[in-house]
Amino acid sequence: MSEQELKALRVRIDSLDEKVLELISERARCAQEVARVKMAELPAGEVPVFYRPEREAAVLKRVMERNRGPLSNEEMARLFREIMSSCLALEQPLKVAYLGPEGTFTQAAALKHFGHAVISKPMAAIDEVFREVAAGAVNFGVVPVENSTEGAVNHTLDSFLEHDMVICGEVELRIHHHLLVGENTKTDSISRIYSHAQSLAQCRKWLDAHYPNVERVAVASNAEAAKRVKGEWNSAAIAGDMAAGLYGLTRIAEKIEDRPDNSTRFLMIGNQEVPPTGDDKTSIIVSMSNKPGALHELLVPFHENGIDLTRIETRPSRSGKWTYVFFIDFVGHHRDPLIKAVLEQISQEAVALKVLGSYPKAVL
Ligand SMILES: O=C(O)C(=O)C[C@]1(C(=O)O)C=C[C@@H](O)C=C1
Repeated sequence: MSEQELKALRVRIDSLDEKVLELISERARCAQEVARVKMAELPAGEVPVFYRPEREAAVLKRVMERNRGPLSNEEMARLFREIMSSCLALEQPLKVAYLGPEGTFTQAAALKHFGHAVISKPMAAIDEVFREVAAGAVNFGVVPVENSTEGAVNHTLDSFLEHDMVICGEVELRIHHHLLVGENTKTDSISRIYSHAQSLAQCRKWLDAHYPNVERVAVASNAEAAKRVKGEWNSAAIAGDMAAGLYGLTRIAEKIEDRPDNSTRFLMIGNQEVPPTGDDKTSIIVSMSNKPGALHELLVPFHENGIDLTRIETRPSRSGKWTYVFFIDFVGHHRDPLIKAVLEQISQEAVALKVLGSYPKAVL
């Protein structure tokens, strides 16, 4: 390509950028107008709801449907995700608590779902994320709920029993783990590997094969593992890209998770109900009495009505009321007439039934 051609193309890009810039600014001004309308419509004493997950899901889906390339649908949606995040920040800067410290996969999930224009607040434990949301210190919280290799995150399920929370979104993240060292680490004398217990479990076979005699130390999070390694010469950490970048660590082995499809699902929790989008999921907690066939009785109405169950977990109850507790996710919204009827049928047999929330299926 000649210098001349390159110059001409860059002139074209500059002129397109100007148009893109003007269009993004126009869109942002529109979002400011939306905020004005939302506030004007409000009955006295009510707080405006600026964040609308159902609308965001619709915008992203539309972008993906209309995209004609060459950028992939995911890439295009990611760009629009960020534009919407910035537009929303003009209406109301969202505060989001997540399971920290900085650099965790949960932070990555929060940014994937809400975009980067949020004020994110790392919390030391899952329960603290719930408490922060309950106290109204933040608008939303982000917590991990299940991993494709390791199963349920029990702390999260148990926290739902203790707090009244509404699930308003989900996001799935591919989890890639790396073996990381600091600049002072002597890589041939590693005697300790730090990581979160779930991550150590997700890399168990790899560790057995490559570091069979090295002590595995479970710490509160992968980011915490990365932080520790920074100052030590004989240890390594298992963590992801964000933690590696944040603590300036070097990858000595990449993608060491035993299963290549290793992924984690995260939930967005708050106190805002999300209207139906036509492509939703619902999470409920049900407790049944301790008698034979209770689980069967619970599942029959779903089966008979052709409702797609996506997950079921059991947890020991925490109080007398919750004898046996089942966490169930299924396709549909609790306001759909069919789902409503099924939930009514179940509640006749159940000791207790609580809808944790209906929310759009993850788009990104
Ligand atoms: O449509 C709205 O209600 C808006 O506030 C606009 C907008 C957007 O930028 O498209 C911004 C934030 C909401 O979460 C959803 C959409």
